[in-house]
Amino acid sequence: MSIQISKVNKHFGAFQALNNIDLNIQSGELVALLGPSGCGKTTLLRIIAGLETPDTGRIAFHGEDVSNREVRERNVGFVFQHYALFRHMTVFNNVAFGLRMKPKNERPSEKIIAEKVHDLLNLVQLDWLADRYPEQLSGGQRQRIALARALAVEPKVLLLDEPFGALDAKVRKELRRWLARLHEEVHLTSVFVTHDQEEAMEVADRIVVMNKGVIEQIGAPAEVYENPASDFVYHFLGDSNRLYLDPENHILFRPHEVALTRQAEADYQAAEVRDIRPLGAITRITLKVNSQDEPIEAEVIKDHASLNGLTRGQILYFKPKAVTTAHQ
Ligand SMILES: Nc1ncnc2c1ncn2[C@@H]1O[C@H](COP(=O)(O)OP(=O)(O)OP(=O)(O)O)[C@@H](O)[C@H]1O
Repeated sequence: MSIQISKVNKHFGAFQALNNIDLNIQSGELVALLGPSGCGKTTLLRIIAGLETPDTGRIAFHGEDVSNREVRERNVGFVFQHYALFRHMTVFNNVAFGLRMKPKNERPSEKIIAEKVHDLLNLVQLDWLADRYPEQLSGGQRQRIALARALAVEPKVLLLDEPFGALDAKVRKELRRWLARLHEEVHLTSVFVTHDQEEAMEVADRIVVMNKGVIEQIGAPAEVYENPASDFVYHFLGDSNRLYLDPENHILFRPHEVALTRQAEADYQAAEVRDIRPLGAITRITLKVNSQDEPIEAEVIKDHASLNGLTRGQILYFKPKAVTTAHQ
C-alpha cells in the first residue's frame, strides 16, 4: 500500500505545525520521519492515521483519497511510545483483542485466532510469554507485544511513533535491528517517527528530515548523510565541527574526517588538546584553536600514532580531510 501526501498544511491556532508537506511513500517501504522536537513529525503521522485532520491537502492510500475516511476505515496499525497494553489481559488476549473485536461476519473462529496469535508471537519471538500479564514483561518485550497486537488485524500501513523512545540505549539498539529484520520479512508499508538520527539511519529505507514544519530533505540514509541539502541536515545527521576561515566563512567536517599529527606539517593547524576520551574502538579528542571559541572534535582509532603518550594541554596538528562547505 503506497501513501501519497500532497500539499498538507496544519495550524494549531496561529502556529503552523506543517507547511505544505508533499511526500510519496512506496508500497513496502520503511520511512523514518526524523527531526527535532516540535518539528511536526507526530502531527504528520497522526494525519496519515486519520487521528488529526489537515487544514488543507490530501492523503491518498494507493491513489485513493482517504482524507475523509475515519481512523477505523483506514486500516492502519499503531505502535506508540507509551501505548499501554491492556493490563488485565494476558499477552495472548492482548494480541487477540483486535481480531475478537471485528464485526461478526469478519471475525475468525477462536481456533483461527489462536493460530494467528501464536504465529504473531513467534514472529516477535515471544511465544513463550503468551500467558503472562503486561506487568510481568520488560519494556522491550512490551513494545514487541504491542507490535504483534498492531499486526494482528493485518493493517495495510504500520505507523510507529518513537516506539522505543522510553527504553534504555542497549535495548533500543537491539530492538531497532530486530525491527529492521522484521520489516525485511513482513514488508509492510511503515512510517516511523524518531528524533534519533542513528535509529533512522539504521532502520529506514528512506529518511524524511523535517524542521519547523517543512521537509528539508528526503533520501536514502547514505544519501542524506553524504549529500545533505542544508546545514540543518548536516548538523542533524551527525556530530559536526565548524572551523571559521574568517568571521563570515566557515567550513564543516565530521569528527572522523580529521587527520591528526604530533609534528607541524603543511596544511595542518595547531590546536591545544583539551580532552581525551577513549570510546571503545575510537578515541575522541577535543581541540581548541586560537582563532575561535568553538572547540573542534576529532575521532581516531584508539591506537592512532598521534595518541601515543598524549596528555591534555599538549599541542596537536589537525587537518579536515573531507570538507562540506556551508550551504546557506
Ligand atoms: N493539539 C495541539 N494543539 C496545539 N499545538 C499542538 C498540538 N499538537 C501539536 N502541537 C504543536 O505543533 C508542533 C508540532 O508537534 P508534533 O507533536 O508534531 O512535533 P514532533 O516533531 O512530533 O515533536 P516530538 O518529537 O517532541 O514529539 C509543536 O510545536 C506542538 O507544540
